[in-house]
Amino acid sequence: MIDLSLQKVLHTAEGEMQLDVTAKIESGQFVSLYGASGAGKTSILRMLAGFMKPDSGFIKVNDAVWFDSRRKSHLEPQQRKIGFVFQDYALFPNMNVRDNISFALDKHEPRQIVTELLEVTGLSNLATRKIQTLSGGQQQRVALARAIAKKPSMLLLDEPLSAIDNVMRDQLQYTLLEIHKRYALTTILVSHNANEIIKLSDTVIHLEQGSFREQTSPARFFGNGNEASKLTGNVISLDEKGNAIVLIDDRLLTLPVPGTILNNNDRIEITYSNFQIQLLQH
Ligand SMILES: Nc1ncnc2c1ncn2[C@@H]1O[C@H](COP(=O)(O)OP(=O)(O)OP(=O)(O)O)[C@@H](O)[C@H]1O
Repeated sequence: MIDLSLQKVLHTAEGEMQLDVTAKIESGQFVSLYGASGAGKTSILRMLAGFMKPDSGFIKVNDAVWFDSRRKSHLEPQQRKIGFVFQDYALFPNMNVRDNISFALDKHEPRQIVTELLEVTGLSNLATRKIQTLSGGQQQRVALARAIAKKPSMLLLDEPLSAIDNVMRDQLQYTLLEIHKRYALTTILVSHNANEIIKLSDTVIHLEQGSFREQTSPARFFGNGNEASKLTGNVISLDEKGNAIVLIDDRLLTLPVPGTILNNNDRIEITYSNFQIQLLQH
């Protein structure tokens, strides 16, 4: 169980923002942090990893205290059993795949975990390839393997798949879930992507401008009629019939909005209430 209460004043472009989050995360859960840009998601990961000190609060992981402002205790990052993967892979471009993964281990540690991880992440055939010759998706697999080489109990992922195309993203999501289960990790993922959160996580924690809003299941959070199920997009153009061409994520939709005054670039929100279901035969 991770029991956390974190408070910190963050300095945003608009001024000071109080981050204040209290949550409990069961061991072995896959949890997503969701919220608008600047809500404080990365800051929470950095506090968990020990790279950023909260102003007050605590982080307790099972029976261990990683941080407690009252007791003035702060465990250094290397003493926390954590693996992390960020959007930029931070690998050594001139070293090969195997050496990049081995780099996480101390000299005396056995190397068989590296062979196992190459297999789990589908990198065995690329073990001797230099990092700079790999695709973004392949590099992210190496980063993932390196993050868990030391067998952490917690895996922190900061939008690790956001720069990767959809097909590779699907495959990597599958690998992520495999790794999460196989190594009995507690995984905390920062993601903006509802699809990804629904596929991967047991629980979602919603943050708004530094404040904890709710902790619930993805189905409930993104479910029909809930706040997060609204689609938002921008008007790209208007056709002669008064329909709005709207960009939502990576899709262009034509929406009939007669009588509504819309302009290019207007931000709009769609709340859906009715689906037409069609079964596609294989
Ligand atoms: N060390 C720091 N001290 C004070 N403020 C910080 C610090 N690091 C980041 N901030 C500010 O805290 C705010 C929240 O940043 P954070 O990166 O946690 O948000 P986020 O939800 O992860 O955003 P995004 O989705 O855009 O990555 C930002 O305005 C940032 O400038």
